[in-house]
Amino acid sequence: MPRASADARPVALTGMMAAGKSTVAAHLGRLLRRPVVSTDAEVERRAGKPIARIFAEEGEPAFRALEREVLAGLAGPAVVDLGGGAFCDAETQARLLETATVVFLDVSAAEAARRLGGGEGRPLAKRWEELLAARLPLYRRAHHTLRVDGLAAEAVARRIAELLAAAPSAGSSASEVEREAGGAGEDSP
Ligand SMILES: Nc1ncnc2c1ncn2[C@@H]1O[C@H](COP(=O)(O)OP(=O)(O)OP(=O)(O)O)[C@@H](O)[C@H]1O
Ligand SMILES: O=C(O)C1=C[C@@H](O)[C@@H](O)[C@H](O)C1
Ligand SMILES: [Mg+2]
Repeated sequence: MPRASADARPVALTGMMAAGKSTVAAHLGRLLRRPVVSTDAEVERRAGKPIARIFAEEGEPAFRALEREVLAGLAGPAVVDLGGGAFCDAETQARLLETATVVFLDVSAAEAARRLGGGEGRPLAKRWEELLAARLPLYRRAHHTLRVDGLAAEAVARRIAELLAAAPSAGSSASEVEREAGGAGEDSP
């Protein structure tokens, strides 16, 4: 199957709850002048209720089925704000790695806990650390990894834009950009 050109390829943000996917996607969309698609928002729209109620009334499998459905219809050069578990579905992951540029926003447990507070509206928030352990090898398959602790959301978006400009065909080869909290080990442009 022919690969979409780098410019037309969606940019998909993955990572744990509170990594900042939704917040960064909004900034990145403005920066790149691309539309932003949020799988969580689209799932809620299709279900006609918030995520917490989908989980409570229909269960996680129903939520995941809706999420897969939303992602199957994804097209065009959008910035895609993925739900935290979306990239962990094998079929979705394979398709995104082939057709999109996937960026893993890597947040520490301590920073995520600060951001999550009581975890309202996030039915899986209490399982954050357990889920990270299971998901980390999957998130690491993303084309790019960006450590986000200590970076404002605008700065994360700028770094992703720089990354895309420096490696516009990232969809065909894995590369990694990491920023250690405090600036050590920086490897980005
Ligand atoms: N870089 C950042 N620095 C500080 N706070 C941030 C940053 N990015 C996001 N936040 C804050 O952290 C919280 C979670 O952010 P956000 O909702 O964007 O995460 P998410 O990855 O989309 O989570 P989820 O997977 O649950 O949808 C929000 O209150 C947001 O304002
Ligand atoms: O990490 C997860 O599994 C989730 C993250 C959120 O974005 C939502 O998709 C939902 O709360 C589940
Ligand atoms: Mg979000």
